[in-house]
Amino acid sequence: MSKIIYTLTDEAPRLATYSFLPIIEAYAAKAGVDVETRDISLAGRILAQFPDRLTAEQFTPDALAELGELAEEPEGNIIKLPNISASVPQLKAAIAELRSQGFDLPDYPDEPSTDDEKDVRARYDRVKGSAVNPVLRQGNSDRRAPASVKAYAKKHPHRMGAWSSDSKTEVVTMGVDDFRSSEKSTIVPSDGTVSIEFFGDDGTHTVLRPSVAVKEGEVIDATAMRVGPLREFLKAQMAAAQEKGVLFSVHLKATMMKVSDPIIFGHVIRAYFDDVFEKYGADLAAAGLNPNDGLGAILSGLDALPNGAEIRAAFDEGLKTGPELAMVDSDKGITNLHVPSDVIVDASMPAMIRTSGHMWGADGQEHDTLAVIPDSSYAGIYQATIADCKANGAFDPTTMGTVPNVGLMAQAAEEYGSHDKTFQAPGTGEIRVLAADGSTLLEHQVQTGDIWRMCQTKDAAIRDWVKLAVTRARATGAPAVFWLDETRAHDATLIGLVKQYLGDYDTDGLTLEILSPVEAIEYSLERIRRGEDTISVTGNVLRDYLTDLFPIMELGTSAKMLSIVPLLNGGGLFETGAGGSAPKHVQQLVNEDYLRWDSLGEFLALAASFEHLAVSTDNARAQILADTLDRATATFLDENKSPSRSVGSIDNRGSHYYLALYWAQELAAQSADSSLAADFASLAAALSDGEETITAELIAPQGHPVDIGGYYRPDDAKASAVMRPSATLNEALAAL
Ligand SMILES: NC(=O)C1=CN([C@@H]2O[C@H](COP(=O)(O)OP(=O)(O)OC[C@H]3O[C@@H](n4cnc5c(N)ncnc54)[C@H](OP(=O)(O)O)[C@@H]3O)[C@@H](O)[C@H]2O)C=CC1
Ligand SMILES: O=C(O)CCC(=O)C(=O)O
Ligand SMILES: [Mg+2]
Repeated sequence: MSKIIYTLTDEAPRLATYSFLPIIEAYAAKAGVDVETRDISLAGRILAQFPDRLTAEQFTPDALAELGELAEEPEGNIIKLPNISASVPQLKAAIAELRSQGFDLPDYPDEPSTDDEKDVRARYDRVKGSAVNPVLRQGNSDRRAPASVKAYAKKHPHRMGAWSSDSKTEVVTMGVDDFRSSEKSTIVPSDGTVSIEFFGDDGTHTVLRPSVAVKEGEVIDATAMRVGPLREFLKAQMAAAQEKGVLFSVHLKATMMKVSDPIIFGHVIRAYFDDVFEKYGADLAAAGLNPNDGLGAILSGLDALPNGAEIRAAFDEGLKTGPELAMVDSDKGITNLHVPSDVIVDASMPAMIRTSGHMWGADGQEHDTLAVIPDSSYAGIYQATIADCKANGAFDPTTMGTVPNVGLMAQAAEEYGSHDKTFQAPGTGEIRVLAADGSTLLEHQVQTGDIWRMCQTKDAAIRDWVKLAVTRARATGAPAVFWLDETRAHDATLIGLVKQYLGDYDTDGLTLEILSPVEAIEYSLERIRRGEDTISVTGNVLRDYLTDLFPIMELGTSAKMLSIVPLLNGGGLFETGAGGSAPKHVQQLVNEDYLRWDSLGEFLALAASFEHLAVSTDNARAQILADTLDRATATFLDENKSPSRSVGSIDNRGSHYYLALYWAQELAAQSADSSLAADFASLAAALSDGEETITAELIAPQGHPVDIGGYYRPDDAKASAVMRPSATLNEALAAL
């Protein structure tokens, strides 16, 4: 049986699916391929946690758990669209919407005390943050811009803001007392378990995590971010931003690093509003208003406090006297500090670099910024890029080379798997990782509140990653650079393993380097300016950062990336693009019935998925679908049928129509399977003859607000009607 699972997710990609999926289903059916959907949206995942509170009709299966199992099966073939990784404010908003739709969900307990509340909180915590990707990503990642996409970008370059050598924009980072500098690393000698325990100087003993399963040969690391020095660092940078007259901005990953980074975000807010917390901190804490959830959440909770108006005035005063903040939405007064998931480092730093090193100020104008990235593990790559832009000007999309990525991601590798092993030190003392025999594997001195975490990286994942790097280097002839720093504990361990595992392959004629992240980016940037390509072979965090940074510079958006995850057990996970769920695109659709989402990532993923299916199930027609879709996508790029930015021209829906047209034409023209060609000949004719009518039907409704029945859980009938306004197109597809 040939089966592809197409995921239903959130926001813009979910909306795009209402339009694109009917096309995929119709075409795939002709090759005997079933396209099934699974709902892994934030709303769907919330509902799946509460079967006991839903009626029989409301029952929602745990599709994510099912797909997690499928990702470990050889026949797994999953197309994964970007989904919301929810911060607490987003989670609460989704809960409120679902309740308004008649689902009897409990409140999110901020401070759970009873057993019942603790149970509810544990269920919500399972859907919080990056809860999807680590489950499905049972393989390493291969993200790149296909040649056709790169050629398109060179022919139709996006706008790049100019850089000036006197830009005051820079990145600042701690360098001491942070995760990078405190890190310790070791290799586990045999299968078993370890525990994480706190030993207080006062003799107290707390088991933080009784048992973590470990495998022979896996790399484990532990590290700590010292909150005292963090606070001093933040205060100093706020003063520096004010003195230099630049915007203060902070770039974290509070979604994926869902335990550590909201705490750091909370420290930024405390440091910024030092006086307010000094005076009213106890009132805020008593009301459950936690800076880790963002300034917005605090401000919206103030009305319930007797002295709320007074506290609000104090926050306003703080904003007036503090350094000017980078804004997310200057019209609405939303700052960088309002919502922990608004500014996410992987996307925010490249967007800034693309915009001349600017962010937006409260005046709605662009300004230079001090970009604060507290941990020094990876901050240096952005500073190096900025230095390069200051010295050499903006990068030129018409001539620049490309930097694809091979990322160590399988089995929740490295920091991205650390959230269930991240703790705030309950006192002053030591946190130790203990082997089952009681011996200490890793240990850190900690002070109250320090953020301590442990990471795991499985040996099988590392071996597969090295193999994938060699495969890609061989396939492309480009140099492959392992971004590893011998002066960092985890990387030093990995360097030893990489050198050993490279010995298993024929590397004759390949250029394989091991460079620190800063050296590696300097090497890659120098080459990219000469038009040369360099494969980046990185850990999980740099995978995330680089697959936004380079695509955004090269292609204008990471939506245009091919993003393949060859699963360790033989299946395939095909991610669409490398970016997010573009919440602002939903606002535009609701306000003016225009969806700017570019589904190119979906087109690329779909072709790769058909190709995988053709090989794994020996389905010749699936191969024809893959090949013709590839050619149709090339035409799509050539004809420049991506959505434009505003009302009056084709948007996401129109782009799907053109893809369907070119794909049907390719299927009709191929000669490998004449009955398939005959099936598609009449569709191709109908779509081509109907071009004027169809595009008119797609454009006519634009320019007015529409109702899709929900943000987190749209109404299928309403959203489908909005996303499929062309009767002519719908009839042609139905007739296939
Ligand atoms: N794989 C996944 O599931 C991922 C999920 N996320 C989640 O997505 C949400 C939003 O994250 P955020 O960091 O704001 O990143 P987004 O990528 O959603 O938004 C940043 C910007 O990228 C551009 N963009 C992204 N995708 C497309 C596309 N297909 N077509 C056109 N433009 C696109 C737009 O920029 P412009 O205006 O410049 O055109 C958009 O405003 C969060 O919940 C986050 O956790 C984030 C990354 C990956
Ligand atoms: O899972 C997430 O929260 C984001 C993932 C992401 O940004 C990426 O994989 O590039
Ligand atoms: Mg990312």
